Formats: sequence, structure tokens, C-alpha cells
Amino acid sequence: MSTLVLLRHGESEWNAKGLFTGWVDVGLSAKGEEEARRGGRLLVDAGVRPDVVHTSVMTRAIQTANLALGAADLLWLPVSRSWRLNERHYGALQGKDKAQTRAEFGDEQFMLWRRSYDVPPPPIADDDEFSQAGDPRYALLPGELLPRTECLKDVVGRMLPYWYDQIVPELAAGRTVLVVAHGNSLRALVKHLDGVSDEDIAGLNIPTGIPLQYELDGDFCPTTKGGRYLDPDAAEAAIEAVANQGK
Ligand SMILES: O=C(O)[C@@H](CO)OP(=O)(O)O
Repeated sequence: MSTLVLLRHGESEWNAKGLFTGWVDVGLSAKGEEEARRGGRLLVDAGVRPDVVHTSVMTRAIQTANLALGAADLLWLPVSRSWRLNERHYGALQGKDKAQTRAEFGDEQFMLWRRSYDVPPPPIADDDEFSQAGDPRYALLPGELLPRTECLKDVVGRMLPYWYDQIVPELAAGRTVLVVAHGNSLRALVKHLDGVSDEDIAGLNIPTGIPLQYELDGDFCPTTKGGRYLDPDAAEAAIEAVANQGK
């Protein structure tokens, strides 16, 4: 048995504005900072003490990890970061208003781009103001691995090597692992853990700042499907709010 805790970053400045964000590196809003601290306090209250932490390379996840760990008096924990835990690259939608996009392209196309498993948005041009081409944090990433857009299936494909190579060995060693990442990279991980179908994953949303605890068996499968949010009531309301974005 091992314990895995997933934490989506707190509300970002662009979450608050209703913009597609993807790989654009925006920071937390003041509300998001407080959500992150509260996430840390929820860990303490539940008696969950991570041994190691993994984050994406994006500021909003790193800030969330720092604030949550600070609130839990755990800033000293070892942390690893990887682009493989980044948010889904939202292609040419990055920087666009969700409600405007829905009004312009219609409900069906909006939901296909936002929640279908295998339909990516159109790719972003390298000279777009919201492109990551030339971003120094990806300078060591082979050019063919830097996405210009991604569907959730692409995220599963680039996230799983990190899961198997970096996280599973720590779980196997009996460590409690905290992963601080993003709505869609965590949807990809939950899809894998819970064996959610390609169709059903469209209806699964992850709230900001509320730790989701999984107990895993010897095969790294959840003993309880879906895990357990450390504040289930707040999670339910926040999941609904994520599902309704753009409406
Ligand atoms: O904009 C994004 O990058 C994501 C997460 O904030 O949004 P969505 O929930 O629409 O996939």
C-alpha cells in the first residue's frame, strides 16, 4: 500500500478571467494563493505527510506547492519538476476567452476542443504572442517534443513515462508522494489510475487547491476508485464550477 496525493494549483489569474491558459505561464490570483495554503492545511488536518513532491515547470503549480508546503511546515521536502506534468497545451486557443470561444464556435466544437479525448485545438503558430517556442525553460527539450497543441490523449502519452519512471519507484519504496499539477495533466493521471473510459473522461473535472488522496495497492491501482478529496463538499461545488466554465 502507498499513498498518492494529487493537488491542482490554486486559481490562476487566467482562471479568474475565464481564458484558455494551457502552457502560458500565468501566476496565482490572491484567491488561488489562499486556496494553496488551505490545501496545505487540509493535508495537515488529514494527517497526510508527503515524503516527496513533484510539480510541473509552470509557475502556478510551483507557487501552489510552495504555499501548501509552507502551510504544512514542509518546505524542506525534496521536490522534482517536469514539463511532463504541465497543463495540456491548448494550441491556438491559448489566451482566448472561453465564453467568447463558445459563442463563436458553438457548444459542440467548444466541448470537443475542451473535453474530448482525442481532438486537439488548432496548433499555435511559433510567432503567436502566447507560443512557448523560445521559452528558455524548454531549451533542453528536443524540438519535436515541444507541443504546439495537445488533446488529452497526447497528455496521457507524455505524462505516463514520468509516472512510471519517477513516481512509481517512489511509491514502490513506500513513500507518500504529492503531485502538484494542472486540471488536465491530473485528469490524464486520474484516467490512468481509475481506468476511466475515453468517453467518460469528458465528464471528469478537477477542482483547484483541494488535495485528492489515493491509497494504492501493490500494483499501484487505487483501493477506492476516484480517491478521496480532503474537503469533499468544497470539491463538489468547485468541480461544478469548472464544468460550467465558458457558459
Ligand atoms: O485553460 C486551461 O488551461 C484549462 C485549465 O485551467 O482549462 P480547461 O478547464 O478549460 O481545460
